[in-house]
Amino acid sequence: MLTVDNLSKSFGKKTVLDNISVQLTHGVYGLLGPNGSGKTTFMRCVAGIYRYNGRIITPSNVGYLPQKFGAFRELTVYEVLEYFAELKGIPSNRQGKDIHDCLEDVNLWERHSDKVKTLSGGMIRRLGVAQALLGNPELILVDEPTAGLDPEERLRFKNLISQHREDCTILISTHIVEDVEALCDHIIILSHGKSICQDTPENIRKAAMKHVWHVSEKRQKELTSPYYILRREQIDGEAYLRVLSNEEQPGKSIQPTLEDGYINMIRGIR
Ligand SMILES: Nc1ncnc2c1ncn2[C@@H]1O[C@H](COP(=O)(O)OP(=O)(O)OP(=O)(O)O)[C@@H](O)[C@H]1O
Repeated sequence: MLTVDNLSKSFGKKTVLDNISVQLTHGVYGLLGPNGSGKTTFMRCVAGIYRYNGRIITPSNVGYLPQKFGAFRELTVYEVLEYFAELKGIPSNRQGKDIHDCLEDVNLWERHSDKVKTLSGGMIRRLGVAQALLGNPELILVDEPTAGLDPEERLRFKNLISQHREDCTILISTHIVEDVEALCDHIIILSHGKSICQDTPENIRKAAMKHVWHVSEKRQKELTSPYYILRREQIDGEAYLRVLSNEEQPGKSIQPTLEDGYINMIRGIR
């Protein structure tokens, strides 16, 4: 369980996090927001890396995957995890098994004696996931964990997170709405350093009901402002615009996806 009360963080005069309060119990939480909205800064405050104003109560046992994980190039995969096992205070008689199991979980055991510098970018990401999960922490913070992973490894990551969801709190920052949809029970949306929404994926999707329209591209000139074109879509050989708007548009109102709901929140068209 994680409690954050009125968290604020500034760099010089720039306020990057503005009075954020959240309470997370067990399960998987998605942290969404545009570039620069404050997701990484939020994670770093919770992980205890930054000084901040406000109150954060975290368990003593935290796993953190930073957005950029790539140090220790001269160590082997196994040695990296040994180092983290020491930092986390895992008893030496348990380290061998825990490290083996974590590397199996992320499909890296075969490379355990290879130096980090010989791994691909996706493998280093997976090593980062392994160190975050090592020691079964109560709180797991993962910053863009699936960036750079191929589809099979993304699926493996999602299954791995699902296995841990019952016994801990997991906060995932990502831009991949599909991963959020597959994994998260709750979503926190940050915009300009503020928490603008904390809700379930289903409620975020539903909030965009009657705001998403299919408009034939031929009728683009008839669109009523304000509107936002989400994308162009081809249906039965005809080009349509997928349009977000709270105004009646010259087309059909359609079922929103979670991505539509997210953009609806971010753009404030409600
Ligand atoms: N060490 C720092 N010094 C000064 N400004 C910083 C620092 N770290 C982050 N910022 C600023 O804080 C804001 C939030 O950055 P942050 O990395 O938390 O956003 P983000 O939501 O994680 O973005 P992205 O999706 O691009 O990873 C940005 O305007 C960024 O320039």
